[in-house]
Amino acid sequence: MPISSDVVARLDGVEKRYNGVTALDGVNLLLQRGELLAVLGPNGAGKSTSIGLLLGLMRPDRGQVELFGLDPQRIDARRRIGVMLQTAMLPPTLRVGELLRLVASYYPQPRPLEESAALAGIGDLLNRPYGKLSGGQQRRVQFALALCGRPELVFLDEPTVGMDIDARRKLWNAMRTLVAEGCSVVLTSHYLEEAEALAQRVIVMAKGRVLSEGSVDALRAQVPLTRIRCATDLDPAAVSAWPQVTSVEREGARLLINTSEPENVLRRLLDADAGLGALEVQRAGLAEAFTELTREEGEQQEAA
Ligand SMILES: Nc1ncnc2c1ncn2[C@@H]1O[C@H](COP(=O)(O)OP(=O)(O)OP(=O)(O)O)[C@@H](O)[C@H]1O
Repeated sequence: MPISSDVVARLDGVEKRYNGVTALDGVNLLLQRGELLAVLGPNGAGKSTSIGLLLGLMRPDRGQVELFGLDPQRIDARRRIGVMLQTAMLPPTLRVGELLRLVASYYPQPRPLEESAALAGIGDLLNRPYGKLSGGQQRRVQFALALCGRPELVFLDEPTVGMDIDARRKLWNAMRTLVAEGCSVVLTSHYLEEAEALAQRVIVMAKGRVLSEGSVDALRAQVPLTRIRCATDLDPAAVSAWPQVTSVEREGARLLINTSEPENVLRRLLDADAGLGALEVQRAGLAEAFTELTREEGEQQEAA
C-alpha cells in the first residue's frame, strides 16, 4: 500500500530482541507531518529502542522501519532530522557558538545561529565552553543543536530532565514554535504533565508493546476516573470498600478518592460525614490513566 507523504516516520510490525530479551514485540507506529507525539511508558517499555530504530542506530529483527519513506540509515533521511538523546557526548572545550556552527553545517538549509540560540534560550551562553556549563544549560544547548538544522522531524528523549521549572516552560514554548512551523516531534518523557501540555497524540508502551494510542483526552476517557479530595474523619479502609471506589489515600487531614461513579460516592460521603469540608472534585488526568493502563497490563501478564 502506498504510504501518504504526510507520514514522516513509521514502524510496521517491528520486533527487536537483545540476546533473548524481547525489547519490541510487534510495534506499529505512524508519525504525521507537524504533529507532536509523546511516547510514554515505564522503564524498559521499549521507548528508546523504538527511537534507536527510527534513527538507524540498530536494525529490527522483523518488520519495517522508515523515515520519510526511506531506510533510516540513508544520509538523505538523516539530514532531515534533529536529535536530543538522554546522553550527549560533546567536546567540552568547544564554545557553544562553535558547536552550533559545526552541527548546523551538516544540514542543507540551517537556521541562522541567532535564531537557534533564541529558540533554545542560550543567547547568553554562546562564548562559554560547553564543558563549563551546568547540567540544565547543557540540556538547552543540546536542544539548540537538535533544531539548528531546521529539521522536519525532531526526536527529544526526556529533554527536560535536570531543568528547573522556568527552563522547562521555555522549552515547552520552543517545542510549540517548532510544531507551529510544521516540524514533527517525537517526545519521550516521564513527566506526564509534559505530554498533557504538548502532545496531539500519545502512545503508551509497556513490555515492548503499544497498549494505547490516541489523544490525551481519548486516553483519559479510557480510564473514566474522577478524583475527589475532602477533609473528613472517615476511615480510608471503610471508604475503599464502597462500590466503584478504585483507590483511597490519606493526605494529612484529607482523603483522596478515585472513583468511576463520582455522584454516588459524593452522595454517600456527604451522608456519612456531616462535617465533611474542603471538597474538590476533578476529572482524573493523564497520570491516573497511565497508571491504570500499565497496572492492568502487569496484572494480565501475571495472570497469563
Ligand atoms: N543493548 C541492550 N542489550 C540488552 N538488552 C537491552 C539493550 N537495550 C535495551 N535492552 C532491553 O530492552 C528492553 C527495552 O529497553 P528500552 O531501553 O527500549 O526501554 P525504555 O522504554 O526506553 O526504558 P527507560 O524508560 O528506562 O529509558 C528492556 O528490557 C531493556 O533491558
